[in-house]
Amino acid sequence: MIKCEKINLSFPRQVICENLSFDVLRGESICLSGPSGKGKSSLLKVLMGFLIPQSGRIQIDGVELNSTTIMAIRNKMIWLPQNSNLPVDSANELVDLLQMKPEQVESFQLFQDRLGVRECGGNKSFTEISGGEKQRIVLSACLSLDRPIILLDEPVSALDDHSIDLLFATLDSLSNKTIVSTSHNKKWINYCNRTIEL
Ligand SMILES: Nc1ncnc2c1ncn2[C@@H]1O[C@H](COP(=O)(O)OP(=O)(O)OP(=O)(O)O)[C@@H](O)[C@H]1O
Repeated sequence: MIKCEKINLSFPRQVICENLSFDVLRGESICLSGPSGKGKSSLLKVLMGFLIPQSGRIQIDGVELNSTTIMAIRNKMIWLPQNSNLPVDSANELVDLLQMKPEQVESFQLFQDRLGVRECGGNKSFTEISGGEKQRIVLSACLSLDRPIILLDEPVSALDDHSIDLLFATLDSLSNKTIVSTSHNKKWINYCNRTIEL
């Protein structure tokens, strides 16, 4: 379970949240929603420990997020950055970046099949595939790590309805994953159990 208590996060020119508290139960999927620039991506970064709020408390499965626990907590999570922005150019490079074990590589290929992008995998350069194909490849990689908490920043921004349906079927087949996401997509928002308005 994720517990956020009285989070205050500000940048020099913008207050992102004041005393924001919310819980996410194990197995629940929630969507952080709100207008562009409100701070949804920033909150995902707070959960990953990439951004430190000015005050507030975050607990993951009862363990407080701090400099001592951060690595153990990060190992429970996988984060899909917005626009699948990663310093890699192919599925194989993602395998290296994420230091996938052989069974995870196998699972990566399986998820590529399920999301309809197996032919975009391997050494094929990301410059030769579409934005939606790349998004599905990166989503496949995220799911293959089999972490209990999945943070998805705009996971369907480049996907058409059919690809979104394939993703829903794939996520439905996974048990007990906790998903914290951001999206402006109505289909995705409706799929989530709950939205948290920023
Ligand atoms: N490191 C930073 N330093 C200063 N300001 C930042 C930083 N990161 C983000 N911001 C600002 O914080 C605000 C929130 O950004 P964020 O990306 O979290 O919004 P968002 O709700 O995810 O937006 P979108 O829906 O457009 O993706 C923006 O105004 C952004 O310019």
